[in-house]
Amino acid sequence: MRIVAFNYRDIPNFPQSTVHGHAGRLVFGTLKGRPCVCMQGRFHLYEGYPIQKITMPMRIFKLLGVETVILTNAAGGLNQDYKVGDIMIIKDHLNMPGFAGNNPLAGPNDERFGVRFPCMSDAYDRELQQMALDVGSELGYSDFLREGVYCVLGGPSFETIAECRMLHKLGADAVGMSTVHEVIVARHCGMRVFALSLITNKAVMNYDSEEKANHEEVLQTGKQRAEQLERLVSTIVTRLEHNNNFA
Ligand SMILES: O=P(O)(O)O[C@@H]1C[C@H](O)[C@@H](CO)O1
Ligand SMILES: Nc1nc2[nH]cnc2c(=O)[nH]1
Repeated sequence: MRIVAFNYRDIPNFPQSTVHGHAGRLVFGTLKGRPCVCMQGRFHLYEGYPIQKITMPMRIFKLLGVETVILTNAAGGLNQDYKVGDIMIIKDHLNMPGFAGNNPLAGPNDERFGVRFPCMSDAYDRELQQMALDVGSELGYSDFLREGVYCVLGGPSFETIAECRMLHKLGADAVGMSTVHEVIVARHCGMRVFALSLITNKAVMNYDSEEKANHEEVLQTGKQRAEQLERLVSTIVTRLEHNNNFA
C-alpha cells in the first residue's frame, strides 16, 4: 500500500495544528482498496482560527472529488447512560457558536460550492448511521455503540457544572469543540457526512463530584479505543465500496 503524506506546514495557506495529539499531516492512500485522504489533526475555534479557515479543508476535499466525509472527535458524555469509552454515532447537532452568529457560511455565499441557505435537518446521513450500527453489531461493539446528539462549544475551557446541566436539558448527549463547523461546510457543498464521538470522559454534572475534565484523560481514552474505532471506520469504508453508492 502506497501512502503519500504532506505536513500541513508545507501546504500553502493551510492552517497548522497546535493541539497536543494532532500530528498535522494530510495523508493520501487507500483504505481496503478505497482511495482516501485523511487529516491527522483538525482545527478548532479555540486555536484562534477564523471559522472559515477551520473548514477550508472541506472545500479542498470537495475540489479533490471526495464524496463522503467521515469525522471523528473526542467528547464529554452528558447522557447519564453513557460510559467512558462509548462510541456515539452522531445523529444531529447543537451548534452553539452558530447561535451567536459564528457560522462558517456567514459572509458572501460562494455559489460554486452551494446555496445561500442550506438545509441541516439531514446533515448526518441516515443510511450511513444504519450501516455503522450494523457493522458495530457484527464486530461485537453493540454494548458500547450509541446514537446521540453532539453539541459544539468554542472551548478551550471545559464546561462548568451548570453548563453541562443546561446542555443536557437542551437535548445534547455529548459535548465537544469541533466537527460541527466542518459538517456544515461539507453539507453545503453536497458531500455525505458520517460522524462519530468517542466519549472520552463523563461531563461533570454534580457539585459533589471530585471528577475534573482534563486533556490527558481524553488522550488516554482515545488510545484505548483506537483499534476498535479504526476497525469500525475501515469496515464502513469497505461497505461504501461494496454498496457502490458513492463511487
Ligand atoms: O476531537 P476533538 O479535537 O474535537 O477533541 C476534543 C476537543 C479538544 O481538541 C480536546 C480537548 O481535550 O478534545
Ligand atoms: N467541550 C468539551 N470537549 C471535550 N472533548 C473531550 N471531552 C470534552 C468535554 O468534556 N467537553
